[in-house]
Amino acid sequence: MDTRTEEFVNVAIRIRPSLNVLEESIGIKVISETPPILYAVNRQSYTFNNIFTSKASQKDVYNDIVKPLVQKVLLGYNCTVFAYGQTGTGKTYTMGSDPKTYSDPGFIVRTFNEIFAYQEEYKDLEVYVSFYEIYKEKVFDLLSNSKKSLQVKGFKIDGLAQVKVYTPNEAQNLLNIGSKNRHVGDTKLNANSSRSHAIFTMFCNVKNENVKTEAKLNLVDLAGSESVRKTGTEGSQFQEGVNINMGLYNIRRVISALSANMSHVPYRESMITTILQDSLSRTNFVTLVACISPDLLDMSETIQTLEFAQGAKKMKNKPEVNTILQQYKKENPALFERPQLTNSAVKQKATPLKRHYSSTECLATPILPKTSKAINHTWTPMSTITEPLVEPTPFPALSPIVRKCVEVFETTVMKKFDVMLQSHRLAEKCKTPQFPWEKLQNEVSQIVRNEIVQMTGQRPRNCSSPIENHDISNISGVFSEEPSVIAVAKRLDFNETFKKPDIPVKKPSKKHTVASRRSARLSRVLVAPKRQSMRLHAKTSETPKPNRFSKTSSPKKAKKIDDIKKNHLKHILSILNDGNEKELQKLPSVGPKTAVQIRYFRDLHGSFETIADLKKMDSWRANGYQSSDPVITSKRKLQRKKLQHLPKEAIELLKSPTVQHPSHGDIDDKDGEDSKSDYENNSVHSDDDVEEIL
Ligand SMILES: Nc1ncnc2c1ncn2[C@@H]1O[C@H](COP(=O)(O)OP(=O)(O)OP(=O)(O)O)[C@@H](O)[C@H]1O
Repeated sequence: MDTRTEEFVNVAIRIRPSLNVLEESIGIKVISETPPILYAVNRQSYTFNNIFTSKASQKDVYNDIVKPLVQKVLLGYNCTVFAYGQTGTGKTYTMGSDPKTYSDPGFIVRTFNEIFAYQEEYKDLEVYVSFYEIYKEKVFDLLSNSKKSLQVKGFKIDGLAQVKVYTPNEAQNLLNIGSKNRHVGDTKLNANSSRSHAIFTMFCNVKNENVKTEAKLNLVDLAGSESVRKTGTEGSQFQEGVNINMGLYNIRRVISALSANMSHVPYRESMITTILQDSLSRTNFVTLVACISPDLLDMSETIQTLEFAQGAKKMKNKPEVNTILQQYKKENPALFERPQLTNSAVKQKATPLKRHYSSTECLATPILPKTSKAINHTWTPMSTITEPLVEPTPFPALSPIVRKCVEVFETTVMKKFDVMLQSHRLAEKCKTPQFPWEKLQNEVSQIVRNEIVQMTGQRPRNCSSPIENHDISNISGVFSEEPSVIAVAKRLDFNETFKKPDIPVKKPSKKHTVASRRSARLSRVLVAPKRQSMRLHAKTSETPKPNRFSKTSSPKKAKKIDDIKKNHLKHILSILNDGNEKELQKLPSVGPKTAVQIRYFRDLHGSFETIADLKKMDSWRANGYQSSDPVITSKRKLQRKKLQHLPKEAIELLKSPTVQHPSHGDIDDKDGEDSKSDYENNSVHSDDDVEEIL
């Protein structure tokens, strides 16, 4: 009876009607019906047992997929039908568990109508129904009011209701009850998205004169595989998404293992495969209906589904595939023609872009391990497929803001673009349109800007539109735009847009304790670093010297810098005149003693008119160690250099008043606290020091 020899799963593809009217935004084409071959933008062709286009009716799909199985169930075979695919591609619609679709029923309603039609033939037919869901790896009975999850022992569910039904109406009522109890949620991609795997099972017990058979038919509406980022789920919905993807991943592993005839099949890795263990084996009939979207925007997920479906089918590449493809190319040469390049397109061609990634790929941080080869494919619109693929290199990691921009572009902007293009084409009666780029650009800029403001709370300084300088000829496929989108998005990177270049801030080391502070101060005086801004021009005047900015920059900028300097000096002067001892010590090189001296001087002579007045202070003038003799000065410099390399202990020793050293005046610190010579000589700072240190 078992007709299958090589293929474990019967695989059908069902294509949902496109949400997009434009032909250019369709990424797949059915190029042959017998055998059913599908050609996708990744330039791969796929063959399945059945391909249902968007025009196929519910009845057509049922007749080809489930009807043959009903007979098998009545003969005692367990059968399972999975609806698998990206969220929003029509799994629930195909199963027909959504009450809204009862007018055009799906698999479930048609199946029990069919089974009861056999009552004449099978007099002792008993039909039981159970309906349950697996939500976050827990089993819930959808026919019971209890919200408690059920225990699973082996692959049996403890306490699951199995309701005997006698008429199709009774079965329909149970379906209604269960569907209302199901976990659904609102995501960005589907307002009524199933957040659980729902399993509607019909147990059929048949007693004939000689034989008694018991078998079941599982109709499984899997939750949609989803990119959490695309669905925009957060919090508990995000967790749901993770569980959904894990469950689907394990189903794929089980099916792959069975298809490859492996000895170990990982049933126990997730709840759904554990429960369906007795139905998922080579002795049963398994059908996979892979639901896909034809839209280019969904191509990454579509290709993943197609690759999985093809893997599940364990297909042997039939020779007809290539022949048909060649034939198709001959019949549709326009689709494979090299497009007429406009100036901008020629420019693009001159510097070929090695990476043509869909934004989905860039964004995808898949929860599921990569199983799809499709992730490496070029997303070129079908009409421009002419050249061999360039082996892509991995796309660099994108920062959150870039990801956001690309995401915004993908979800919002492209839809907007499609709508605008559509209405524009209609208005132009499909003539070559002069597309209102400027309008779109402005709107896009605004959207991206708003997103960034929302994300960061800051307003970007420069935010240009992701679509720049493109003419209509480049729009035959939206993905040709994407490298520029990413480039622009990169420009909007947080660091570039909002932050000034980072100036590394030196953190004080832990070793920098009170004990080491002394020698640190000492060496600071000895090796006074050149400071660019905090100079106290005590020697000459307060007018700042022209600097490299004023030379090179515009006069406006130089003036601004001068103003800043003037303000800075004013501020120092105000501290000198009004500051108390504590505030005075905040000035560079001014310690407690110098602060006291400044205060005394101020009380005696009144306030400083300029900073240069500091020189009038006795302590500034009586600098015993300053020499106008160039020989002595250079000697001192040499001494400083030597000291710089001395070990700390040696410097401490030199500082010690008991040690006689030739030029102790050199070993001054900020305050002179440690140097008795300060008091003895009444000399605190040299002019040099004032300039150098401040
Ligand atoms: N073949 C089709 N013909 C007409 N409408 C369809 C078809 N497939 C899907 N739809 C419509 O698309 C929408 C989404 O379908 P559905 O809820 O079945 O998706 P789903 O794959 O079950 O999503 P999820 O995994 O999020 O539950 C529904 O409004 C449905 O009516």
